[in-house]
Amino acid sequence: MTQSEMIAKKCESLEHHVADVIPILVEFLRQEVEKSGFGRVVFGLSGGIDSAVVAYLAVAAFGRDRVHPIIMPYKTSSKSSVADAKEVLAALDLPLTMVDISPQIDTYFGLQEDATALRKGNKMARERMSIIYDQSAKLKALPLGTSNKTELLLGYGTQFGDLASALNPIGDLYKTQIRRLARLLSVPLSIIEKPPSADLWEDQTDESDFGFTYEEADVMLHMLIDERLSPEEVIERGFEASVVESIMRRIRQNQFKRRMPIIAKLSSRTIGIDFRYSRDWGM
Ligand SMILES: Nc1ncnc2c1ncn2[C@@H]1O[C@H](COP(=O)(O)OP(=O)(O)OC[C@H]2O[C@@H]([n+]3cccc(C(=O)O)c3)[C@H](O)[C@@H]2O)[C@@H](O)[C@H]1O
Ligand SMILES: Nc1ncnc2c1ncn2[C@@H]1O[C@H](COP(=O)(O)OP(=O)(O)OP(=O)(O)O)[C@@H](O)[C@H]1O
Ligand SMILES: [Mg+2]
Repeated sequence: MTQSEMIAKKCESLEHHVADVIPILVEFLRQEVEKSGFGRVVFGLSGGIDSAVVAYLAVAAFGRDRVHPIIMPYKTSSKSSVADAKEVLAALDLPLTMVDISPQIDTYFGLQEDATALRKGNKMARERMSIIYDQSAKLKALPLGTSNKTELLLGYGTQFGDLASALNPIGDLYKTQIRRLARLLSVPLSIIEKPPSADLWEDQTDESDFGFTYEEADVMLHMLIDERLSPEEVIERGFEASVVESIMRRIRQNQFKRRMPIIAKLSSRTIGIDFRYSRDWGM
């Protein structure tokens, strides 16, 4: 079997696992929001597939009156992204809330003239997080995360930006599984089929940033993380060494984004080290 045949076959099997997840994710949202004492949810709606899927799940869990998506374009954001986000609102009969983040981003970078596109993009992601958390306090709505398992493992997101949330219904699903889920939820096809993009600068796409496709990433991540194969075993099975190594490098380099800040241990009960289980806070 060629590498592309192996990838297609494994992707098909990954997608099969999504068949029954909708009721599980809807129940997860209901239970966790209730436990937190909130009755509403808030999140950024970009026009991309991940936040669209979260919007559909949230409406299934809470109904349209308790779901608060916010569209937050920067002046260089793709116009079609905003149009796609509005299409989700129309399909779910949700009201439009739009906050243009250009003024505050431009004010800050007016004083930081040499800033790279990456610095600007990370600041935009953190600005959106800051707005979501402010709206959370205003609306008494819990912030939902929209990062999928592929992004979380590869560290493809801004720490304390788009990676920040209270609850994430899709963080254990790979991108190829999100596509299947989106079809099951009847997300508009144009959103499912367009190339994924962080849209932090013009013409950015996830797959050109990675240098490999989501199908390749998901199949190799599944073998490395879920099946717990070593990189050497994955390469022995016929997968390209340079891609396996690049994926491993990203997993390693970005572990800091998947954990709490490290606290210097001085006592016998250090938060994050010895204080980690629900019994520790009396539950
Ligand atoms: N070992 C370590 N332990 C703790 N913190 C560490 C650290 N190494 C760096 N840091 C800190 O983290 C910073 C780097 O991480 P971070 O600021 O998150 O940003 P960074 O990893 O440099 O870049 C974010 C990446 O995610 C992509 N992205 C961002 C936002 C949204 C999306 C999307 O798909 O929508 C994608 C973006 O295109 C870029 O490739 C450093 O500047 C430093 O402050
Ligand atoms: N213009 C925007 N308005 C509102 N939220 C945004 C905007 N851009 C990014 N976000 C938030 O940041 C998250 C991360 O973006 P990301 O690109 O990973 O997801 P997506 O756009 O939903 O899907 P895709 O990865 O397919 O583009 C989005 O899901 C959304 O919550
Ligand atoms: Mg996007």
